[in-house]
Amino acid sequence: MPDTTVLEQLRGQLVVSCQAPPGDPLRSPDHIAAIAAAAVAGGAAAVRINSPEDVRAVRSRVDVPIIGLWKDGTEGVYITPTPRHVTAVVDAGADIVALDATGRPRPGGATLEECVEAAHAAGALVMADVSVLEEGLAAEKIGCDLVGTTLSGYTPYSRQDHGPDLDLVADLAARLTLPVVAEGRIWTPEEAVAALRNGAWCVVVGTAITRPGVITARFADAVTAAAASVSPLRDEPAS
Ligand SMILES: CC(=O)N[C@H](C=O)[C@@H](O)[C@H](O)[C@H](O)COP(=O)(O)O
Repeated sequence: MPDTTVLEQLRGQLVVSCQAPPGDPLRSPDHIAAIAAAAVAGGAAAVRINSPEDVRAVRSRVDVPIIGLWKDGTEGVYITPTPRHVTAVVDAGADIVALDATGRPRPGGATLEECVEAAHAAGALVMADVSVLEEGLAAEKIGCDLVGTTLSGYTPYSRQDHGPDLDLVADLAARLTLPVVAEGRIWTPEEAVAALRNGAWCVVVGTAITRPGVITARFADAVTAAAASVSPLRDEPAS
C-alpha cells in the first residue's frame, strides 16, 4: 500500500498547481520545472503538475510531494482518465495521482475503480477531483485517499460560480473522514484562509500564482476600462 505520511506534509499547507495549456509560452517541461522551483522557494509544500513529461522535469528539480495528473482532451473525463494515464504519471515520479472522480463515463470503458487500483498498485495515493458532494462520498467509499473540489463549476450539474466553491469544501469536510483539498478559482490569500476555516486539509492555487498571461489580462482589462472612463487622466504638464 502507498505511504500515507505524505498527507501529513500537506496538512494546513499551500499547494501550487503549475500548469500551462497548449499554446501558452510557458508550456515546456523546463519552464514548468522553473515555476515549480519558484513556488517551492516561496513556500509551497507541494506542487500539482500535468503530464508525465512535466512531472519528470519537476521531480528532478524539487523535493516536495508532487500531485501528478495527465490531462487528455478537453471534454468529459479528461483528467487522468484511464489506468494507463495513472501508471504513466506515477512512473514519472508523482506521489499522489489526481484523477476525475465524477460519475461520468470514462474513455475506453475504463472504470474509476480500475484507475484507483492502478495508482495504489504503483505505490501512489489518489486525489479524487470531484464537482459535487455525492461524488466525494462515492470517492471515499471506493478507496480514494483525498478529495478535491477541483471540478466544481466544470460539470454542468455542479455550482457555476466565479469564485471558489467554499460551501462544497465545508460540506465535504463535514461528511468525509478523508482530507479535503480546496481547489479551483482561489484568487486571494483571504479565500485560501477561508477554505482552511471551512475544513480544508490543504489549499491548491494555480492560475492566480502560475499563469502570468491570465494575471496580466486581469490588470490590463482593469486599466484599459478605467482609462476609458477617466479621461484625461491628469492635466497636461505646464510648459
Ligand atoms: C478544471 C481543471 O481542469 N482544473 C485543472 C486541474 O488540474 C487546472 O486547470 C486548474 O488550474 C487547477 O485545478 C487549479 O485551479 P485554479 O487554476 O483555478 O487555481
